[in-house]
Amino acid sequence: MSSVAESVRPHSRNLQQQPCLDFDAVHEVPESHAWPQVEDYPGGYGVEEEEEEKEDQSSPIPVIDLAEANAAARMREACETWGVFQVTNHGIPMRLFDDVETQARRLFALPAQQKLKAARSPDGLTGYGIARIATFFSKLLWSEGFTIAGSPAEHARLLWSHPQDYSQFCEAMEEYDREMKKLARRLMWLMLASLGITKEDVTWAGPGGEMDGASAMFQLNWYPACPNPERAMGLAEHTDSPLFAILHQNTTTGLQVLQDGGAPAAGGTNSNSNSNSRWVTVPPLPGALVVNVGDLLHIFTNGRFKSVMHRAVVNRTRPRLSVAYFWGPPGNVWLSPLEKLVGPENGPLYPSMSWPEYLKIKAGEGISIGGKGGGGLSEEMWLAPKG
Ligand SMILES: O=C(O)CCC(=O)C(=O)O
Ligand SMILES: [Fe+2]
Repeated sequence: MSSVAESVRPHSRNLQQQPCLDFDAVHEVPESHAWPQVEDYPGGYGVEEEEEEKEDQSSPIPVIDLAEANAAARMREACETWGVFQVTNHGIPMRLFDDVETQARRLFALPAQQKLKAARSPDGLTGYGIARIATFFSKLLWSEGFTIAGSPAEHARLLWSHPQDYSQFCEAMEEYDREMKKLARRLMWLMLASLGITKEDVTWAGPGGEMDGASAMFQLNWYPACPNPERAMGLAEHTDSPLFAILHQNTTTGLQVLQDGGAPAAGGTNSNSNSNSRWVTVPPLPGALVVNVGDLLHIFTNGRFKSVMHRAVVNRTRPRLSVAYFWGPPGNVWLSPLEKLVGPENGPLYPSMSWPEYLKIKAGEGISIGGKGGGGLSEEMWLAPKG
């Protein structure tokens, strides 16, 4: 795969040392944030809203109505070919997306110095900061974020001193967390059932499949409008690590997934000149949620479901918000393909490993899977069969 990201990789740096750009104050993309020309930038998107709507209708990414009788079968097909789909009829009220957006906008509109009071600590998981994957690239990203696991109260109190100000933020985020947990459980069992996996087959899910110890966290991603969006990158290409991510995006386009040679033809041209892959836009559909297959689901399904490479590009006139809810097994679970999906004809594609071992591999710290070490968040290491 050839991509913009490859030319600014690999590079490792201390996240905490990164300068925090005051995006609203800059009128051109500074050298520190200037990426090579972004290939497959969505044509016309967001520049004129009408064009955006036109493009929506022709998107090849499956949209699955959860009330459909064959929803699970359609999910399987989507996960096998694309590693991504959109869901509708999921039961999360539009009002909650609006509340979360209102609160996220309040947060990101605060002065930089105020936001930095709630900065993620060097070894911490939650709080305000730049994307974790930024450490792998020499160019900076056109985005900022806020990570929440459980209640965001500890950090929210640092952002707003008045209880009324932080409690409305916390209430919206806590409600989102509760709703997403329910939806994540439902989606997980639908996806696994589509492969013939039952609750009994997943030992770590508990007797009734409750997944009480599941790892869950979510990330508010804010992408300010950018004077030269084709030379900036909101969130560089990566795969998500957990089982899957449920993504809400506001009305501004930005999410793109990599279609490799194996996925079905979807029309349009391939501007990615060195390979057959191209970036396909996942259009924002009002009320729909995007589900991205992550690395662990790829491993558990023994490669049947594809961990989707994706990125977020930015827009010239409109800021963009996305909320990514990450869902994974408990942290002490041993990662290996589910027994039912391994047989004499299809041996395990991946060795058994612990979460920390997996993360070490993903960070490219010297262990090579399929002969491709280093470079970190690359798809190659997950595609090469093992053993
Ligand atoms: O903003 C988006 O659409 C993508 C967000 C994402 O991929 C992430 O937070 O991991
Ligand atoms: Fe992601």
